[in-house]
Amino acid sequence: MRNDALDSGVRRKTEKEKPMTTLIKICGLSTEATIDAAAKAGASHIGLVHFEKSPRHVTLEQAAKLRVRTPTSLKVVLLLVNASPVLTEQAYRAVRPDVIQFHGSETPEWLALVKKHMKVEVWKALGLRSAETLTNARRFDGIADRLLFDAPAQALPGGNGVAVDWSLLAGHQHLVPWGLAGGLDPDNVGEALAATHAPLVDVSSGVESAPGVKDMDKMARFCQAVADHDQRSHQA
Ligand SMILES: O=C(O)c1ccccc1NCC(=O)[C@H](O)[C@H](O)COP(=O)(O)O
Repeated sequence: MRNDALDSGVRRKTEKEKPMTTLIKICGLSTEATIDAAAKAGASHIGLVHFEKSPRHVTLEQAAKLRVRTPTSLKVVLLLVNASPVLTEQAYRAVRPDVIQFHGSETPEWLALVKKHMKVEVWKALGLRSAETLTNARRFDGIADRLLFDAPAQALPGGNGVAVDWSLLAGHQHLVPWGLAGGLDPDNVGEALAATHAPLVDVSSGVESAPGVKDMDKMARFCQAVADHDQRSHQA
């Protein structure tokens, strides 16, 4: 079982501080069995996608049922894409997630309103195209609890299995907690972490056997690869 991590968003390691463990979000889960497998593998977060065009879409009723039986070791992230204010509130009240991840063109002002009225952690996913994306991301500083740098929207806004250019993040001075997503899998996540030192990694396609079908063995291998990276970096 992986330890919980204190996530500051900026990697720190001193003798006094417990070495950080990388947080892991497995996204697009839709069954009790795969949620239990994610917990067993050592994930820290699971994502429930409420977006009808996605092969991972769950209704609010399904998400609510999954939420109440999710192991307490996992935080539940509800994925929304440009949801209306009415749907956003309806979804929050139905599911009561720990986090709402906004994966469309939502504004800092909208996230601030949601935070204020729903007392929920808010994440903003951003398509990482160039260094300019990182500059533009500053507008969410002080508002988003976490920025998730993902591949730019393709057929779907997210969950496309497309990697970002990790070199864009190398050495970047992150001022808020952040995470890396996009095309990660058990075989490349160690390299991605070595290149970016992301405090959280997020995966969907890379741990599936088919779109929307999570593979428990791939989930376990993904989490083990992250643990192996953390072990190597603690020994360095
Ligand atoms: O996963 C989806 O189907 C999805 C659909 C619409 C908006 C967001 C979606 N996923 C959001 C995520 O956080 C994914 O984990 C992230 O985009 C990485 O996906 P992948 O490249 O497949 O690992």
